[in-house]
Amino acid sequence: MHIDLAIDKTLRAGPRRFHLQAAFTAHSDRLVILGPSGAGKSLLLKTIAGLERPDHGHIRLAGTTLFDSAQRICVQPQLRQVAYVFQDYALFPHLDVRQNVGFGLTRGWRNPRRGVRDERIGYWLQALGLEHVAHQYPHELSGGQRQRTALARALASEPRALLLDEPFSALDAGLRADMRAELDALQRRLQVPMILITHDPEDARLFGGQVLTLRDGLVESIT
Ligand SMILES: Nc1ncnc2c1ncn2[C@@H]1O[C@H](COP(=O)(O)OP(=O)(O)OP(=O)(O)O)[C@@H](O)[C@H]1O
Repeated sequence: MHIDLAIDKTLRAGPRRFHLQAAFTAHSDRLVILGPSGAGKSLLLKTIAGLERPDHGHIRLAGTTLFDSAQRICVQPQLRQVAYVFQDYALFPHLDVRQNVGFGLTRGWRNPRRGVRDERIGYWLQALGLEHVAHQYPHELSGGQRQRTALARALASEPRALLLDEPFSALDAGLRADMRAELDALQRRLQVPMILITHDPEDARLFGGQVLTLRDGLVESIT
């Protein structure tokens, strides 16, 4: 997946100011955004998803312009066909696993019914090994199951890219290694481009692909 991005974005909170000034091109189906806490990693990922709007610049993904201040283009998040998996997974607590995954298929904000039948839900439950917990609620799941539910929900929307904000941060060391391997296998199997945030160089090394290093809102390197 080709990504061409050059953006500026300033955030202000009282007297504090944070300036993200990022420009890079990448072509891998696996891009890791690496950097210390506060480097601007989430902000960068959110601008790609359309959850934050840059002040200036452009973002092009696989040949499609998602944002271009000069051309006054800013595609709405729901039309970008990118799925964003939040650090805390942001599952709906009042929906069971099946309904959470079904939410990825629905347009608009209506909750899927509890017994909703859609073979695509079954497909994603099976693909992520969630069939046996399909009727459990998020608080009844392990960390790994929660993450798989979030991934299934994201993938059900058939995005052209999956954006993952610190997918391993909530997991303990053992599970972290398992989930790295699972994500690796999932990417290979589905060939879905992934952009993944981490502050752990080990994640970047093991996940492979290109690595973009951010520091203080600036691109330090891309390899
Ligand atoms: N709404 C906001 N207003 C002002 N500053 C903000 C706002 N949101 C984030 N920031 C600041 O922007 C900077 C970048 O935040 P961001 O969440 O992108 O960092 P990060 O690299 O993802 O960090 P972490 O690894 O800790 O999640 C931080 O210094 C943060 O304090």
